Amino acid sequence: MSTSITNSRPICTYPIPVSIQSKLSKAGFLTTGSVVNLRPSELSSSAEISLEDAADVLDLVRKPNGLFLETKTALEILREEQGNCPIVTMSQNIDNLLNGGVPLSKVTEISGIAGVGKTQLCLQLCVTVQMPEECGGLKGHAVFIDTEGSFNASRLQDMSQACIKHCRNSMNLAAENWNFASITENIFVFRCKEVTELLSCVMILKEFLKTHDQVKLIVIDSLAFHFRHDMENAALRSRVLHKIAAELVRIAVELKLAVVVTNQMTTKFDSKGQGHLTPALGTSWGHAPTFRIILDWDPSRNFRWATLIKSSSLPPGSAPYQVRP
Ligand SMILES: Nc1ncnc2c1ncn2[C@@H]1O[C@H](COP(=O)(O)OP(=O)(O)OP(=O)(O)O)[C@@H](O)[C@H]1O
Repeated sequence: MSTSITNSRPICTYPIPVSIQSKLSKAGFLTTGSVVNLRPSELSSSAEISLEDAADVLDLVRKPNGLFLETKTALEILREEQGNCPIVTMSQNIDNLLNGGVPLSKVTEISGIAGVGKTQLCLQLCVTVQMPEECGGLKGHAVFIDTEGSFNASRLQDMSQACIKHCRNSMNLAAENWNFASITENIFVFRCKEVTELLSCVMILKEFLKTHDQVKLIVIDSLAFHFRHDMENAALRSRVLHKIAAELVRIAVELKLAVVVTNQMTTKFDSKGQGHLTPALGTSWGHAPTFRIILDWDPSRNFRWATLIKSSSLPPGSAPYQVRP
């Protein structure tokens, strides 16, 4: 494609948020050529947009392959989806609910009240994603982004030992093929103590994954934690959350890996003033995950169940599960 055609491409044909598009247009930036040679600081002050937004716009218009949105045929997508084995959870019921397990190329949200078992499920997935292929695993690695200090290495050890035992017993897997040392070496833990650390961690993930291409699972436990505690400015909160959501979806789709985020519950009041527990982070965030699961727990009966509340391909449903020693 010639430079003159590229430079004359209207800015409005790029996937840039409408609010920024309108400021660019008001400031006279109508084509690629009008912005492509500017510095972020120049674009930011001329168009009265933030430095961060200016940098995003310039990244987009300078991308050699980002000029037009990528297309694939439905057949290609179907073949890709059929070739992707999901990550088993070690709960037959939850796997059935999800048609085999947690899918690759998608963002899956797990919500629930404190103590219901969200972290347990995430740790379990960090182990099962590593199971050898002959045991139904992906032989992949995992990234665990810990915002609450919930990552628990000794619990991981228990789960790993149980999973290794299961593979050896059921598949006659040789001991040297898979062991606890290799499991722990292949889980990369990031500890994010505040929302800015979480944002920068998510934004550098793609770079990290270039040198860790066996990663098949990214966990954020929990996504909600810092947003509920650190951020009172609602507009800023929603912008940062939107940026994280967009990056997570991009990573899941482009790198064909599973992204799992946990979310907390909040009380929402209906028109009659009755309170209902619902996943936190608002309706806008709710569009980002392809699958949304709520974990519930009745401690008096020690009964736990998982409910699939959103999926573009599976019917809603509920299934009991257990957290075992
Ligand atoms: N070794 C274990 N054996 C059996 N059950 C366990 C074991 N360790 C933790 N649990 C159970 O797991 C539950 C805690 O799960 P988890 O830490 O995943 O909760 P959570 O949903 O992530 O909570 P939070 O939102 O507070 O982080 C508790 O009910 C606890 O009894």
